[in-house]
Amino acid sequence: MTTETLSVALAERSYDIHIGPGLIDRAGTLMKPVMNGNRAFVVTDDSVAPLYLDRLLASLDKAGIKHLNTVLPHGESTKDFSHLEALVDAMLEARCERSTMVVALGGGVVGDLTGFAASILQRGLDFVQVPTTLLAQVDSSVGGKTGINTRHGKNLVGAFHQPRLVLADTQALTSLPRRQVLAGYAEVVKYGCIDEPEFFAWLEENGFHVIVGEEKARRHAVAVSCRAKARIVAQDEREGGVRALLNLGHTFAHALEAETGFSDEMLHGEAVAIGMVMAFRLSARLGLAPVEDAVRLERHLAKVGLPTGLSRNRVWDVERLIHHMAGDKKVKDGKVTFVLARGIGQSFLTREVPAEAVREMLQDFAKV
Ligand SMILES: NC(=O)c1ccc[n+]([C@@H]2O[C@H](COP(=O)([O-])OP(=O)(O)OC[C@H]3O[C@@H](n4cnc5c(N)ncnc54)[C@H](O)[C@@H]3O)[C@@H](O)[C@H]2O)c1
Ligand SMILES: O=C(O)C(=O)C[C@@H](O)[C@H](O)[C@H](O)COP(=O)(O)O
Ligand SMILES: [Zn+2]
Repeated sequence: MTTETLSVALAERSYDIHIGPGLIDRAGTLMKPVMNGNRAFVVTDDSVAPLYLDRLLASLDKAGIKHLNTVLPHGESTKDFSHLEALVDAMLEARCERSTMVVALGGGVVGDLTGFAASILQRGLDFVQVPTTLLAQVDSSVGGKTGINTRHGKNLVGAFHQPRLVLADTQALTSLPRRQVLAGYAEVVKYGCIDEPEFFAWLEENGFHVIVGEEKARRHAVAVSCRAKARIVAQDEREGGVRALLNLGHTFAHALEAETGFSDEMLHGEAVAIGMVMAFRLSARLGLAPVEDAVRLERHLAKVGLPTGLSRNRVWDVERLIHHMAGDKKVKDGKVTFVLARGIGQSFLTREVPAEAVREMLQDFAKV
């Protein structure tokens, strides 16, 4: 089976993304050329470890790379200060050196936390992403955003720290529960909505194959997504401008995640699906996008089984959601920067959004 290789063009921080089946077994050989020493420290979680850790370690052995590892509890609540401290401690205990290659084996939680730990340990260790969720393969493993959540909000402490290599083993996705596949699929749809309307149309036709696990469709979706993200990151690594488009739906999503306590009540990808519907509904309400495009997005997300509205199992406090949004990283001079759209594939940034329109849109969603 074929492997596709893309590149993230960032001058001296450039790196390759390999996409295809069986890459975990080749990790050691692929990592060797980007390593300064002969040691690796592998970080994973307790759901991924029984599935893929031994295979990864065997590939390091085969390449003659010495290694130690640590296993974290799975789930979004691991992406916090206490687990960061425990991880940094484990890395120091293991006598990680500046030349030790840190390896993040897992989903976005392991990737974000491990990347951040690597960025601060001894002022910066190199790291490799081995993403094992669809979300991590199409989004979080690429682009160098690392960090943790705090009680003040999502991803509010972190660093830009690019990996040296990304190995997206599409075979690893076969063990992923459907709910997690769908959460990752929301970020795939995001690229279509940002500036690739033909990809959105492809997903309307083929999204089902991506979700049920057809290897060729999955590989295509991962490759198109990584290419889209790499193109934007190469233009604007530290989010001075255009990179904020990758935040489509996220200002709302992060507020929803904060409100649900960064728990599995609402996964990041599920929040992004709802957040994108909110962004399109708001765009339509402001007369910027045709209502038909908001409906089209909602219809596709609902058809594959993603949430498009707020659960009736809790009471949503709109003022609290607005309060969370006010802490967004895209706030400038006290004004939230929104990612809105003129239609599918035509997203843009604006800070000229009347507060009342946002409030009314959220009230519509919160209605019982
Ligand atoms: N840095 C970025 O650019 C970026 C982009 C998007 C999302 N994120 C972050 O990523 C996180 C979400 O990542 P996620 O959706 O991967 O969640 P996750 O890391 O929590 O993984 C989801 C679950 O799947 C399990 N799992 C992972 N791989 C598996 C496999 N192959 N088979 C079976 N189970 C497996 C994990 O143990 C976990 O329980 C959020 O914190 C989000 O903020 C970051
Ligand atoms: O890489 C980016 O840039 C993104 O915005 C990707 C998002 O999917 C991801 O969830 C990111 O962590 C959100 O960015 P943040 O800066 O708002 O934390
Ligand atoms: Zn995201």
